[in-house]
Amino acid sequence: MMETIALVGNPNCGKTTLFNSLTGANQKTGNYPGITVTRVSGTFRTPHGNRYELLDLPGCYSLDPKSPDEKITRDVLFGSQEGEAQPSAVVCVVDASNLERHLYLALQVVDLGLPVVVALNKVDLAESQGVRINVEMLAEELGLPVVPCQANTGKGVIDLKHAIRHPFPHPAQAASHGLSREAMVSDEALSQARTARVQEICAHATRRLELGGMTISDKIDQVVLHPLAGWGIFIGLMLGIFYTIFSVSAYPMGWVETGIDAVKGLVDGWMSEGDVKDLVINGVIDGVGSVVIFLPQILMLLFFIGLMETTGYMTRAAMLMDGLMGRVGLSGRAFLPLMSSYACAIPGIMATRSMDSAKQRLLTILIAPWMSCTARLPVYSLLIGMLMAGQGAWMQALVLAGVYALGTVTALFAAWLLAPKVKGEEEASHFLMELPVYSRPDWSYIGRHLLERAWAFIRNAGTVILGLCILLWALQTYPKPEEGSPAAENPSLALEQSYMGRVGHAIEPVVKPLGYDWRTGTALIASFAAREVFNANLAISYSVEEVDDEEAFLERLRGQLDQATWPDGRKIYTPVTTLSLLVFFVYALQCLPTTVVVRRESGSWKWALAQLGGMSLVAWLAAFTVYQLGSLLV
Ligand SMILES: Nc1nc2c(ncn2[C@@H]2O[C@H](COP(=O)(O)OP(=O)(O)OP(=O)(O)O)[C@@H](O)[C@H]2O)c(=O)[nH]1
Ligand SMILES: [Mg+2]
Repeated sequence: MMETIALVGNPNCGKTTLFNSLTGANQKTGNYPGITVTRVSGTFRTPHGNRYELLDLPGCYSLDPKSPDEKITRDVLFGSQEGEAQPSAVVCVVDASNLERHLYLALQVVDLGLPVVVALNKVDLAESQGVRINVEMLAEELGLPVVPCQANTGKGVIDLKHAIRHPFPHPAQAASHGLSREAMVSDEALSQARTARVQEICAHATRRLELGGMTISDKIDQVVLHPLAGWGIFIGLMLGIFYTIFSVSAYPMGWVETGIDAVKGLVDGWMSEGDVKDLVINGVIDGVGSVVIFLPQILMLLFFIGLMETTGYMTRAAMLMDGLMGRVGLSGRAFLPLMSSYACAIPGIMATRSMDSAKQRLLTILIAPWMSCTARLPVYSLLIGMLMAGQGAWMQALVLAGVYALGTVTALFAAWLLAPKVKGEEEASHFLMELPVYSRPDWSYIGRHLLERAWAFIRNAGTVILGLCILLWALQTYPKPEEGSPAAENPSLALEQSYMGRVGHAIEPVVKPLGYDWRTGTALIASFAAREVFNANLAISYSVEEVDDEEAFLERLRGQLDQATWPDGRKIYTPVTTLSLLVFFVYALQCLPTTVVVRRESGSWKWALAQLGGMSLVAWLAAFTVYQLGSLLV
């Protein structure tokens, strides 16, 4: 069996970056604490020809765990994690610019009697802050091999591999003090002794040059964290991001559109008329195309989130938000998981593992899906494009910002309502988060991350969405009208008599008060499987109403929706209906995987189902209110 080596260190010291560079993996990193929340493993080979399994663990300040993710780290080191042998050796990653704080954990690991190699990371940062470390002296004082490195550029990684060498030396100072492991990590006297020892070591091995004045990070923070200017920058940034999503993304979307139209043209010429051609053009190309076309917008949003994460801006935004969050009973720690939920609720919910209060954790999990995720973006874009037809990108960006704000504000309000209902110890809501030093965006990481996400999106479109499109097309095409019946001549009538038509008519009473016809209703039901399917379903079921074929793909779809009418000739997609749909998508929890993850993270179906039911109900009521009030007013 392969021997295991564990990466251990304080949050944000660069463990995952080192892990990625040792194993060639592409695990999530970012310039803020609490990113890795579970164990991840990979393998690497040393120059001595040995192959090891490498474990990346959640960051922790000590082995006396406060939150679920820290507990994982302790259990792995103790060898008490189920199905996992105790690691043969530990690479303790310490941040050279913050040695005093980071060495404590290393000494704790040494006390466990495990062989330790110290990776002295972020030496570039220490250098620039005037911290000079005498590596030989540090190694001598610690009695451990110390390897200086810079994980984000790969410097020193080879040396580290050289240092991981058999037989692993047992640490010189390991001593059990006659205590159990649990007692040893939490023993007060030992803890003080360690702290004193760390100070002694740092006094011998480091020197701090007085650079004088404020660091660049401090100067930036004076503006970015300013009570007024800070908020201005935050809001400006968000608006800028939404604007870019509508304006710049138009170009790549145009290319995708041209591609879709070209494929359609080819297929049209190739295939002879019949069911198969209908399936390929109206089911597959229209359906999958109506989802894929929004890939550029999704990637742009993820790109901006990546920028904020890797530069360190995200923690500043969390600081700004802290006061606001405290007022509704949420801890500032909830901000980062909530922010992550804008990309996707699932990693957001996982990220709550770094929160130490169980009550706060549950509250955050319950409201996280109201942060609009990227799967909603295609639906928002389609609907906002119809609502704001002919208006500039700025207006569209404003409406999109409003849609995101609506979800966020409602989530905070819900937290305030729920806080007294969720049981658990009340924690003082002070926010102790280290502000990491600003750093340049990690372009290569962002690039790889985006590629990975794009590939996952395309894979999903080519499998799940494709399958659903074929199913939806079949439900809308069969049973076929009999030869000579009126429906045979009239595609709309044929659609009404299809299986889908029957289901649609059955549910129409539920969606009609919201302003939707049965076709929109079935699209809504189908989107509980995956939100993006909403677009696909509309594209498939409205494609029976041909409009001018010269227009580009997206315009055509919007045109078809715009021309759809009720039997009495009134338009279905009025601005009020469109708004009601937008609101429905902000609130509805249409994502089965989220429900499954909530069940796992909250430990009970009760909360997961209550969340699903509650959010669906709120979505219905809100859409109902918008439609009914809107119809009265307009
Ligand atoms: N300047 C500098 N930055 C680094 C270095 N190593 C890592 N970083 C940056 O430090 C930040 C944190 O890196 P991660 O690898 O996510 O840290 P982690 O220890 O895994 O953090 P958690 O998972 O939250 O415990 C990222 O923005 C990295 O790009 C380094 O040697 N020098
Ligand atoms: Mg990590």
